[in-house]
Amino acid sequence: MKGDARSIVRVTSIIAGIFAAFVAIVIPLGHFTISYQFLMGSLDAQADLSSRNINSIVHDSPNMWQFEQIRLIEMLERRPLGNIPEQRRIIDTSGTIVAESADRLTPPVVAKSHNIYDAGRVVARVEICRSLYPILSQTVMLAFASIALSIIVFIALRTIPLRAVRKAYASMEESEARYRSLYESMNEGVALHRIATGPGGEATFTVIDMNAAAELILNIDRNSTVGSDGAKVFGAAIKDHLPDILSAAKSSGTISFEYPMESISRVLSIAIFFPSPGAFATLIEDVTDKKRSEEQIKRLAYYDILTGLPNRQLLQDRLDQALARATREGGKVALMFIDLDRFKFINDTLGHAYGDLLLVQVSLRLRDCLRSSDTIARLGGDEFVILLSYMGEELNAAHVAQHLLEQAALPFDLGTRQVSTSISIGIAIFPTDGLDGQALLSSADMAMYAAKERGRNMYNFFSQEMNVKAHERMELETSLRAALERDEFFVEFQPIVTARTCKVVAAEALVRWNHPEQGRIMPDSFIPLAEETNLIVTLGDWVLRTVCRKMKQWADSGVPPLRVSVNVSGMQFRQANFVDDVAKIIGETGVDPRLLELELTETSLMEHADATVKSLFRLKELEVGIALDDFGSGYSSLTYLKNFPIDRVKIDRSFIKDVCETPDDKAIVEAIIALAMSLNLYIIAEGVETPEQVAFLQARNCDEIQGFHFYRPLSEEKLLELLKSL
Ligand SMILES: Nc1nc2c(ncn2[C@@H]2O[C@@H]3COP(=O)(O)O[C@H]4[C@@H](O)[C@H](n5cnc6c(=O)[nH]c(N)nc65)O[C@@H]4COP(=O)(O)O[C@H]3[C@H]2O)c(=O)[nH]1
Repeated sequence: MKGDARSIVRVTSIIAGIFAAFVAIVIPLGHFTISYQFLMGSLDAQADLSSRNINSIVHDSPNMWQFEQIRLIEMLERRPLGNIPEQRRIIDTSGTIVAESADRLTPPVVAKSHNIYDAGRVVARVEICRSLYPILSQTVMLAFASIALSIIVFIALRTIPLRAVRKAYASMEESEARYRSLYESMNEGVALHRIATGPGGEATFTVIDMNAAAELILNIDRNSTVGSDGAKVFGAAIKDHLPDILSAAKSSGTISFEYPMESISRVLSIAIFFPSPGAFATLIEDVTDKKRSEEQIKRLAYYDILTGLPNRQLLQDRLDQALARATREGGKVALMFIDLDRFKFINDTLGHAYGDLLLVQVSLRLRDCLRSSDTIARLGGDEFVILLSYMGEELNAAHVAQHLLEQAALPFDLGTRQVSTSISIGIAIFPTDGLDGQALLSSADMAMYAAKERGRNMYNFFSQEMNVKAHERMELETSLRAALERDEFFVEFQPIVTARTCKVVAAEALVRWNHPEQGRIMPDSFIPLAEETNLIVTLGDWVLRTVCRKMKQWADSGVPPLRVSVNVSGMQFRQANFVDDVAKIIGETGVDPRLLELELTETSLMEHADATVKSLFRLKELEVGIALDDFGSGYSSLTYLKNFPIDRVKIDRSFIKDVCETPDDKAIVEAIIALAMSLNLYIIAEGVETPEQVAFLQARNCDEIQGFHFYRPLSEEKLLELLKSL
């Protein structure tokens, strides 16, 4: 740019100089020439005129005219331009001055002459002289003025265009500076390249400029890079695309691509465009973080955060692909639904942190049992799904399942604790057990439930009967909901007697369902489902309210006071407002709370022990009795037993069943009775069916007995009749 400016200055100066010189020379020269010619013309004309006048004198006296001095001089002095100094004279042929006017002239002098004739013969000539001095002095004056004018012309012609050029350059520089500051402050890197031809005729490119962002992104120094081969700077990033770049250059199109540049451990987004012929610009953006967040989003969308395994979404994709492939190639696909046995209990007793740790370890161990082509996904909670493609034989799936069971049963080291668990596996095979992913998944789920029902820690293949059973379950759930609305439930009461006197002292309220088609349905068939579907909360509330209302009616009608126990499900007990609901029911029905006893299972009390203690104490404040149901069947904890405000423990009927035959059961029952007595708790034995069992319990000082040996569950009327007959 500076070189261009210098040449513009030079050319402009030369042109201005030429013009100035022209003005300085041409004006005085022109003046002189014109004045001179005018002078000479005028002298010539006057000489001619004078010669003609003198001719008449010569003609009048051809021999004596030379002596007519006065007339001649007078004639010479007759001038049209009287005030201009002139010298006029008549010179005869011998060169003698015949007559002469008197003016003296300042040299230089110019003259013009004309002949004087006598009868066609030249006898003399008239010569008129004038000084050139006035013209010369005018010319000199004019030359000075012209020089002054030429200086002005030179200045004008040089300065005005140069000022415009300078202004244009200044605004160009300003705009360039603006663009450069923009260019330098861009977050995107920009590099400019010139396309060249290498020694072998191949296309190469040279870096001609780059901005600060490009330096930073590419981790290079621009000073040492500018002018070097672009392939060395950008590696294969641009070189690989050079043919495309060259063809795009012809059409002035743009090219963009992403390139993972390993040398700087960054992913670059590169856009190439063509600002001028033979050159191209590279717009470089560091998209490493963007790529990382995209990966992260993808991971969140398709992978489980805790275990890093594929989630339901990704499983669905892989399942669809596997099924499509199996359909095309006639292969099989096995889908395993896996659930950790008693995970909830582990989670609740050890805490969620350990629960999470266990899930991670289980996922790692299960994954280690699989081939890389298999997929293991976590659906959530403790549910995993394994997808095995191309199962030649179902036996293969059984082998894998067996291996998984064995591995999952080995203890897990959770840092400060060792935990043992097991898994239950349901297996569904494509195409026999389901034609799409959803169907296969629900078949595998049913098979897994069947494995759990069979006693956990085992695998189970799906069968059509399970489908039927599941269908029945669904129907049961629907009708269970309807039953609550249609008031199809009723309560029976099983009397409880004292072991010593066999006198009825209490009764247990047991719910039944009067199904419109199936008739009486016992609680074992619907309570588990009601617990799974949360319906137990409404049902339990109904039972408690019904029992309390009846007890109040009995009391009002003079029936002797009878303690009645009501079963409370774990889920019902865990409701935040359970104690408030009990208080409300007691308040609303007006029942004597001292006659009401709530039966809670060991397991439901063990979960969330802290909250349990609080609720139990609040129940005790209501003066409600608390019994521990099915005692001995769960994970009994003596600490809890000691800390919980319990009134009674009920020995599980599974121990009573063979108490007289099996020494183990006998020992357990004796231990439970001894323990309860030492803790000052009343003991009820349930499921007592034989006189031997009664005798055994009486001998061990058991407090109360409940069982078919004395009474089966009775309708309300029968119970009232019984009470009246006592
Ligand atoms: N074989 C045999 N069985 C005996 C004998 N004596 C009593 N039983 C049965 O043992 C069960 C005692 O109730 P549970 O252990 O609380 O076990 C109850 C309880 O866990 C649950 N249940 C019943 N009603 C309710 C209720 O209103 N709410 C809740 N949450 N659960 C209930 O259903 C379970 C089963 O109730 P039921 O079928 O009425 O069965 C009753 C009763 O009929 C005996 O000598 N031999």
